Parts: sequence; C-alpha cells; structure tokens
Amino acid sequence: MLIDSYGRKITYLRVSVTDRCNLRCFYCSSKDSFAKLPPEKILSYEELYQIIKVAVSLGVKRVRLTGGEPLVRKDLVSFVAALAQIPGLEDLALTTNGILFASMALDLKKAGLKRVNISLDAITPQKYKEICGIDALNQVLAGIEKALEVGFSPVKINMVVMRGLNDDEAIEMARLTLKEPLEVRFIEFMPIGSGAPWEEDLFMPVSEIEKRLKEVFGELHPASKIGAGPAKVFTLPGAKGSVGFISAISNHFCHKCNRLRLTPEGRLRLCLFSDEEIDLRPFLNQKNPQEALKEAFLKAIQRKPSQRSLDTSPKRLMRSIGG
Ligand SMILES: Nc1nc2c(ncn2[C@@H]2O[C@H](COP(=O)(O)OP(=O)(O)OP(=O)(O)O)[C@@H](O)[C@H]2O)c(=O)[nH]1
Ligand SMILES: C[S@@+](CC[C@H](N)C(=O)[O-])C[C@H]1O[C@@H](n2cnc3c(N)ncnc32)[C@H](O)[C@@H]1O
Ligand code: SF4
Ligand code: SF4
Repeated sequence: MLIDSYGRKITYLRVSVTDRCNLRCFYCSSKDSFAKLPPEKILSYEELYQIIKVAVSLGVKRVRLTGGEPLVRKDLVSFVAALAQIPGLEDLALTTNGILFASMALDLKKAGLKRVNISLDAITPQKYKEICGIDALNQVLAGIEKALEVGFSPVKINMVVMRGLNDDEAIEMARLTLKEPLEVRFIEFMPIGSGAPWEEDLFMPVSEIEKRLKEVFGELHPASKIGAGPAKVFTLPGAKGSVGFISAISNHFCHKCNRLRLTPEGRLRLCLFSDEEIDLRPFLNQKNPQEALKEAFLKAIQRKPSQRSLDTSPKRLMRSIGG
C-alpha cells in the first residue's frame, strides 16, 4: 500500500509515454525551443510495464497514459493490451489531443482501454489553430465522435480556459453536453514549465465560468463522478452529459491528492507543481528489479509534498509531465 506522510492513499499513476507531440499548444511549449529528449533516454514499453506492474502490486488501481501526445508513440495499442492484463489494475485511461484518435479508437477499445479524455480548447477552427498551432479541429471532433461511437464512456473533454483568448467559447463548449453524453471540463491555466508563456492576465478562475453557465442555462445540479481526478461535476438542465470544473489554482484539491506521475525517461514525479523527481531507471538494472522498485516507490512516497507550491515555478514542461 502506498500511503504518504500526510495519510493520503496513492492509487493513481499518470504515465507520460513520450514528450513528442503533433500539436504546438502555445501554453505547453517553451518560447525558446521544442527540445526533445534523445530517444535512448525514453523508457521502453518493457521498462514502463515493469514499473507499472510494481506500482499496481503496491495498490495503484488506476493508470492514465498521457504525454506529449501518447498516440504518436509507435505500438501504443500493443502496450495498452499488455497493461490491460495486469491483475488488480481496475482503470486504464488515456489523455489525448484527439488528432489521431478516430483511426485508433476501435483498436484501443479492443485492447482494453477503458476511458478517454480528449483535449479541446476551442470550438471554432480559427481559435483552435491560434491556441494549438495547427488547423486540426475537424480531426479532433472526428475523434470525439468516434470515441462515443465505439462505446467509450465517459468521454471527457478538457478545455484550458484563458481570459480574453478562449473564455468566450466556454458556453458553446458546455452546449456540447446537451445532446451528447460528454463531460466537458473547464481547467484553470497553470504556471508550469520554464519558458512556457503563463500570464496572470490570461488566468481565469473556473468559478467565473460556472457563474456564466448558470446565467445562460439555469441551475447546475451536482452529478456523480466517474474517475478519480480533481474535477467537480454538474449537469446543465436537460443535458445528456455533464460539465466539470478543475480549480487547480483558485481552490486546490491537494488534501485529496491520490496520484504520482512517471515521466518519459522514468522519473517518478511527486507533485505536478514540484520538480522533485526520483529516477527509477537505475533500479531497473538491479539484480532484483521488482524489490528495488518497490523500495524506491515506498521511500519516494514519503517525500510527496502536502500541497502544490506557487512560490517556485516548476521547470519541466507540461508535455513531458502529462498534465
Ligand atoms: N493541480 C493538479 N492538476 C491536475 C492534477 N491531475 C490532473 N490535473 C489537471 O486536470 C487536467 C485533466 O486531467 P486528465 O488527464 O483529463 O485526467 P483526470 O481528470 O485527472 O482523470 P479522471 O478524473 O480519472 O478522468 C490535467 O491536464 C491537469 O491540468 C493534479 O494532481 N493536480
Ligand atoms: C500535457 S497534455 C498531454 C496529453 C495530450 N497531448 C493532450 O493534450 O491531451 C494533458 C493536458 O494538460 C493540459 N495542460 C497543458 N498545459 C497546461 C497548463 N499550463 N495549465 C493547465 N492545463 C494544461 C492540456 O490542455 C491537456 O488537457
Ligand atoms: S497540451 Fe497536449 S497536445 Fe498540446 S502541445 Fe501539450 S502535449 Fe501537445
Ligand atoms: S498539485 Fe500536487 S499535491 Fe496538489 S493535487 Fe496536484 S499533484 Fe497532488
């Protein structure tokens, strides 16, 4: 069992399988470069599998694959199929920008993927391109449609809300939940990654979006939540789906934190907002890697911070943490 020094049970591991991405979301990239890890630094699927298996033996029940863009890594479907067989792993999920999802949805479902969260920061093509760098809105929408068609449930949509940039599209995004069983989540913009362009002026608390939704749609009703993430979930009157709010800055949820992160090069990251990481790669080469990794996890967990700190800005870019 993984219990940290503040009594929190850690049952969720977010695994960034690559730092590569087929989008260039401006908030996720450094102003100076889009430097990539050298390929030999990235853990193989066999190494990732070994680490994840140990985490599950220690009580991790949920794994989320993320990136970079996880779908650009070759043979992800086979990796998903291998993970889906790990006894004790109850939830296997993916966070993706959705661009390649339509063509892979069915294979991923068959391989044993349980859930998918798709990022969509805008619902108009120009705004999408402005934020994400590439004219790919239709591909993402096709990915969302396919996710529903092949039977993923829930399908969650992630929108990072930025004042003056895309906040005017929040109502239309929420409207998607009226006709489809989607969970559209509004996420606060977080200051993460050295050189990444976080500006106070762009920050918008999700409470403002909640207020606007109430003005347009009427009262929001608390809804039951599927998954173990930090979103607070509600339904709009008469809606098939739901809306969620992730208040990472204005009202943090660290007392309920249940997660660790694994970076593409095999570093266990203790908190999204802290650059303190434990390199697991050396333990993979020991005589008894399973025992060595177990000990490393148990030791690492005691150093997990009680909450995020906004005093120091984390240097690692989001695209190699995975959100
Ligand atoms: N501050 C903070 N933000 C988080 C944390 N986990 C997720 N987030 C934010 O929430 C966003 C959405 O996360 P997802 O990858 O969709 O997964 P999730 O909402 O945690 O997962 P489920 O609820 O299980 O579907 C991420 O991109 C982050 O911006 C966390 O531990 N701390
Ligand atoms: C880093 S991406 C990785 C997975 C995949 N490429 C995608 O975009 O869904 C995971 C999530 O982090 C979010 N994200 C990235 N940078 C962020 C920031 N500075 N503040 C809040 N969310 C951020 C993205 O919008 C996305 O929903
Ligand atoms: S948010 Fe996701 S899709 Fe956008 S650049 Fe970062 S990793 Fe790529
Ligand atoms: S900011 Fe850190 S401590 Fe807080 S919920 Fe996220 S990962 Fe956990």
